[in-house]
Amino acid sequence: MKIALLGYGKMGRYIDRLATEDGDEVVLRIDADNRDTVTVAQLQTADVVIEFSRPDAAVANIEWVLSAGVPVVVGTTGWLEQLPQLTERVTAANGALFWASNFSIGVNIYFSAARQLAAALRGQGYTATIEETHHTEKVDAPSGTALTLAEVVEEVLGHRIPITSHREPDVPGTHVLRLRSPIDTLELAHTAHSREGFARGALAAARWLRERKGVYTMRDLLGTD
Ligand SMILES: NC(=O)C1=CN([C@@H]2O[C@H](COP(=O)(O)OP(=O)(O)OC[C@H]3O[C@@H](n4cnc5c(N)ncnc54)[C@H](OP(=O)(O)O)[C@@H]3O)[C@@H](O)[C@H]2O)C=CC1
Ligand SMILES: O=C(O)C1=N[C@H](C(=O)O)C[C@H](O)C1
Repeated sequence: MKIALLGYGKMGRYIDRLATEDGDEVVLRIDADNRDTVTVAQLQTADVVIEFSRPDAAVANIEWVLSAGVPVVVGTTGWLEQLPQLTERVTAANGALFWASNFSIGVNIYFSAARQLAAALRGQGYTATIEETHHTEKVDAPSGTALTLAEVVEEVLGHRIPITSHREPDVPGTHVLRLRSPIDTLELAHTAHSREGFARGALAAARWLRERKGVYTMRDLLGTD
């Protein structure tokens, strides 16, 4: 698979290393410095673009890749309120977009477990809260994963879930869901030990998306609820 990396920071570099080990070819490495020099024709040399940049750059980047007619896998967080317009754009262009606030298999199973736990406790007097911790270079808060987790649990419990964000050096990503009643507290946590799960998931999504059209996320790839 020929891959263009759009965003070449912590995630772009990690994916580059794993892709090369897997026998894929990285044909373009794009960051803020060279973004304006890359042409649509160059983008079209890739089978798929993997986008991990910045919240304020993601939408323009996605539109750019769609205009080139190349499938795009997006890991950047902090732009999801614009997913409805982008979905229309993908449909109109007969394009392919795969997005996920978190590409790791563990987190996506964690979302299912959170849904089940919340459903089991519904009506029993429990109130949910979420806490997330990430490295200090992270520019968005709350994390995309915490927002997805909140959405999953809010669908079940029907009340808004407060999220607390912490920033500490070198933390790849930790999320804790707490369900508290006057009697006891249940906690469901996911701790990433490195960025490997995110990078492997993004590469799996790229392979899966190559021959498809439409808008997809990890539920489609993994078949989770
Ligand atoms: N979905 C998931 O599983 C995961 C999502 N993320 C998300 O991915 C995003 C990136 O994370 P991370 O790699 O850690 O961030 P970094 O800050 O390490 O890297 C960001 C990269 O984007 C580049 N960039 C900035 N502006 C543009 C632009 N307009 N076009 C192209 N590239 C640009 C930067 O270039 P320069 O260095 O020149 O400024 C840099 O190479 C974040 O939103 C983060 O939350 C992170 C991990 C997992
Ligand atoms: O910025 C990060 O690093 C991460 N961002 C994603 C998020 O906002 O949830 C995924 C992961 O937690 C790491």
